[in-house]
Amino acid sequence: MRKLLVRCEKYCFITTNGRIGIQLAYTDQGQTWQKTRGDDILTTPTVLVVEDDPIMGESLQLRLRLENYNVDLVSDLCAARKALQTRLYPLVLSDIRLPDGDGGSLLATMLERYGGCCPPLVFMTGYGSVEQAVRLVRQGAWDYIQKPFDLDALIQRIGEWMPPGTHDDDAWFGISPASQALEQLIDRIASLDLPVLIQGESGTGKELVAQHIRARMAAQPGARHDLPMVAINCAAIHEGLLESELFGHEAGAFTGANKRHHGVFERANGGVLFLDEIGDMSMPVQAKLLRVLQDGQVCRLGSEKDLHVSVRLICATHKRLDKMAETGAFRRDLLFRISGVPIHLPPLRERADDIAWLAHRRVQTLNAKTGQSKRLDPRFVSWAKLQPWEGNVRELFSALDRAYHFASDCWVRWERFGMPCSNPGSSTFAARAHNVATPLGDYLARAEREYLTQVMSEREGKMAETAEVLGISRKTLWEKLRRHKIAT
Ligand SMILES: Nc1ncnc2c1ncn2[C@@H]1O[C@H](COP(=O)(O)OP(=O)(O)OP(=O)(O)O)[C@@H](O)[C@H]1O
Repeated sequence: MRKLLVRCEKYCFITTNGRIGIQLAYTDQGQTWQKTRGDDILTTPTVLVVEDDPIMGESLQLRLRLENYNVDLVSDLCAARKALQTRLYPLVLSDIRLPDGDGGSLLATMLERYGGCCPPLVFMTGYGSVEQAVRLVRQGAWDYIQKPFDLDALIQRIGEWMPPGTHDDDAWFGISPASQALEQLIDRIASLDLPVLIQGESGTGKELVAQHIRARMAAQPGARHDLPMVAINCAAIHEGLLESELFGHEAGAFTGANKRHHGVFERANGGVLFLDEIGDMSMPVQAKLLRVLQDGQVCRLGSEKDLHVSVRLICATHKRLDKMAETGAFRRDLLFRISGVPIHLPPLRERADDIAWLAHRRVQTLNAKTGQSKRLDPRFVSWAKLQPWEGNVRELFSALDRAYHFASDCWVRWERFGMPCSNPGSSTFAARAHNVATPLGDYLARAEREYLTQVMSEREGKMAETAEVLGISRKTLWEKLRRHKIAT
């Protein structure tokens, strides 16, 4: 065991938002460690630990408490059976050899009690009982961890096996460092009168971010609570009609213009105008938009009267506008004008920490909609972190929705996602690369990434097995995974 706990103290306090908080401090070989938790302590999940070695059991209990879990610690099978009758645990962590039975009996008890909705049962096993643990995993246990294990590693695995705690509920975009930085940035810019340009791959949440900026603006002191936000997708509207949609027209301005039409600038006056897919706007419309932004005046088609408009402009695109500006496909002066605050949304594959959080929130949302209480298979997290998610959060959600509705018991399982990794040899992959005229180097890098992801996923993330299948050393595999930013 790595740490010797010699003293542990616990203090309660009132958090800044008036709820009960807790602080734990323990001294370990002369060094003091502290862990503070706020109001989330009130909804802490309880883990059942079945361990007959008192030192091991107590250190696990202490560490788990420091990590904001409640722990029911029992030392034999009989006590574990009793505990299982009193509550539904989100996780059971058990030694494989117990004084009055073994892991097989515990698994049988749990399967009998819960059937297809058996809570995750993870065995802690010594070298001598690994084979038995593997057999039990085949029979329905979730996983096993080999003793002696590093407590930090165990805590990380528990984070994957269990739904994220409610302390993450303050977040609205994600819990990864990148997402948290984004949330802070949005809080800061809400009060600034600067246009915002949101760039990111399709499905990364650009529109969601625009809606949150509006919500934060509306929450500013003295702001209108019903602050209008008008959104328009520039790629979805025919070039000939886009101008009229943006600036409006008078009756008779062109054939078919039977009555006056107020454009989005007028409709968003005093609020937010969201121009989605601005990278798809033609050069002539770009020129007109620039003039409106410079003058703060809009003129309906067929009219000679300028109208003063004041909007907070938020633009979004999945395209690289800087590259387009270099080739003359996007006006550089317009780019400067719209990018007062540039925001880049990283793709989901680069925000691995967000995947579990988003997935659990989605399952909660679906539960709220359907009145069911399904849970996400904890192994989903390990699987999902290996996927490329080219369609980002939209793709993740649609895969989850499918798995949710197909689940025959209360577990939303990864096997049911039906989203195998793209096969680099498949026509879809080649067609995708061909369609976008990908340079060979990029194509090969992408093929390598997808193949690595596929084999890692098939081998359930086991490095040694993956390296063997690929015919490369573990070191080379490690380097490649790092280069391709594939989470291990
Ligand atoms: N961080 C997030 N949290 C919750 N839902 C998200 C998040 N990011 C994206 N989504 C959801 O994913 C879907 C796609 O998001 P959104 O439309 O905002 O993406 P987008 O980048 O604007 O996509 P596109 O470029 O294709 O228009 C929506 O259902 C949205 O609610």
